[in-house]
Amino acid sequence: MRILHTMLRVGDLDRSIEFYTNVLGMNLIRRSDNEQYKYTLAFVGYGNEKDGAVIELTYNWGVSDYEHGGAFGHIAIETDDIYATCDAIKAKGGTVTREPGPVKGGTTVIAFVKDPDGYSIELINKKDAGQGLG
Ligand SMILES: C[C@@H](O)C(=O)SC[C@H](NC(=O)CC[C@H](N)C(=O)O)C(=O)NCC(=O)O
Ligand code: NI
Repeated sequence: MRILHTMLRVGDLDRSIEFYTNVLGMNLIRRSDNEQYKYTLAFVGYGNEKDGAVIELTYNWGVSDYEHGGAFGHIAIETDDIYATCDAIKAKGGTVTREPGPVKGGTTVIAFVKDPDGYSIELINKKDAGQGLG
């Protein structure tokens, strides 16, 4: 077994696709409408679904926002250079909510970015990925 995707309900699919592709550098892998149940799916990621986990953006037609509650944490993305990546995200209008630096209580360098719906995306430097707090 393996992790295939994480599904996020979004309020504006084109806004989210723009963010995940143009700001975070992902590819739009596939998009599909479900006319009967009135929703559209868009799969985004850095490779295809056979190579690794992706994000399934789900738009329920006519639903523009959701209660996020306090339980969801984040999706983590590995990056070769977290400082340059955060600069690039800001230059493209993205919101870095936690600047790069060692995780509290550890040495792994992390940062946080908010997506257009307010979901948190964690960035982890490649050299630290898989090291936990380091
Ligand atoms: C393609 C696969 O990865 C899916 O997740 S589609 C599953 C399907 N999704 C939806 O219905 C999304 C819209 C829904 N209103 C929502 O917000 O979750 C699903 O959950 N189907 C239910 C079923 O029993 O088939
Ligand atoms: Ni799914």
